[in-house]
Amino acid sequence: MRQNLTPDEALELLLTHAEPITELETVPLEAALGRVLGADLASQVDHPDCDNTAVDGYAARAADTQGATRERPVRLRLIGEAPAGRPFPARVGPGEAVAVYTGAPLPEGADAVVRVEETARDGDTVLLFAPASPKDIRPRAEDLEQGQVYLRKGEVLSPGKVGLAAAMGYPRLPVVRRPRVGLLVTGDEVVEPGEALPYGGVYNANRYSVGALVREAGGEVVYLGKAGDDREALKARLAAAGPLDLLLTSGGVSMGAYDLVRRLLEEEGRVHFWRVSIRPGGPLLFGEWRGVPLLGLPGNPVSSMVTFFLFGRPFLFRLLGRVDAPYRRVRAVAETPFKDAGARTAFWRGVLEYAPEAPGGFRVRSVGNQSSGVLRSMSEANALVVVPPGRRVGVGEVVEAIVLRPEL
Ligand SMILES: Nc1nc2c(c(=O)[nH]1)N[C@H]1C(S)=C(S)[C@@H](COP(=O)(O)OP(=O)(O)OC[C@H]3O[C@@H](n4cnc5c(N)ncnc54)[C@H](O)[C@@H]3O)O[C@H]1N2
Ligand code: MOO
Repeated sequence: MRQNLTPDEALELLLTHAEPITELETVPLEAALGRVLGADLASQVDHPDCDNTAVDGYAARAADTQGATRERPVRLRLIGEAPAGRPFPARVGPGEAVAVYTGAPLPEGADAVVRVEETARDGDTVLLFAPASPKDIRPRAEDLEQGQVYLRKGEVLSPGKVGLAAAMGYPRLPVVRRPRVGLLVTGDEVVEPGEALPYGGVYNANRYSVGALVREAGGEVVYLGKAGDDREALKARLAAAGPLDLLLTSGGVSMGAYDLVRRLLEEEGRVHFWRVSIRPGGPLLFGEWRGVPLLGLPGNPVSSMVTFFLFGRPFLFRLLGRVDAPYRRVRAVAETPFKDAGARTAFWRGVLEYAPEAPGGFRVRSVGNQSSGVLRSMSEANALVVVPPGRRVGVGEVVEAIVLRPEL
């Protein structure tokens, strides 16, 4: 077992135990948002599939319309119309025009379009006040070329990518199976919201906060319930879990006599590392239980969320084969001081705001109370300010911040 790792060492070691999931599922487009694409996708079609018009107007031969102005309109003979999806059945000859509507295939023989605003109708005659131009034609395959790969394995399906997959002709998409993440809480004092709170009790916040972070990172939560501070109960819960890709526990990893997750792994499983030089979350544990990687999150509500975000989230990204980074880092100007955490790296909760005039383009202030028991701070924070060992940050200094909330 290794102890007192730096955050970078801990993350590196952790990721060596993350085996990317190879099983794929097929989901309909409506269910694809946020899923990770399991294969490269090539377009099944050209889009557009033929030259078409980008405007409502008239298609004609450019050569016939040269020099047209309001004072000296060019007159063409209207021979029919082509709404979108209904190609014009004949050829446009010299001196002729066809009424076209946005998206309609360009009629054969025509090589230019004039916008309807630049025209007037006089029975079967169209008056053009400007020359027809090829600029308003969208060439075949301008967007997508059949056989070209536009979406790649490991990409997360955003609204734009779901739309693109539809445009390429796919009704269903191959996606990576969601990692099954077991979540177990420990502590005799922990009770479910809705129950009466006994003296010294605390509502089970970690089940819901960490569970939400797991889902946000693309995992599926398998809640394993609460094990009291009792080893046999804990083992029974773990045994009932079914197949899992990652086990998370909350609590029971620090120094107390009741810190049973750590002892259980030490005696009957494996511990890869225990304790990382960070605040909050120093007692973080990583090991293995019956072949399943186990991340033992410290029980303090802030610590369990922060350590999941910094370590559990990158682990899930690796399992999912995601090609995007698990979090974004920005530079920001400190609006409040941030204290040091001695020889540890601090990840203090901050409120980050867009500030185009500031170096880095952001400013950040502390949420105030940085105690690991103050969960209010996580509800307010949208970033973690990184303070390297032994360094404190004064007002006006530039710091690095990890973005917690995707909407920022
Ligand atoms: N002598 C030492 N004591 C402690 C140390 C240390 O180094 N030496 N480290 C402290 C740090 S840092 C942390 S973090 C905690 C971590 O302790 P555990 O992981 O063993 O967690 P617990 O003791 O079980 O709980 C800590 C705290 O969090 C509350 N909690 C637990 N589970 C939940 C939950 N599901 N929902 C809401 N709140 C929860 C629990 O009631 C405790 O107040 O250890 C320090 N001690
Ligand atoms: O580091 Mo503990 O995680 O402060 O509360």
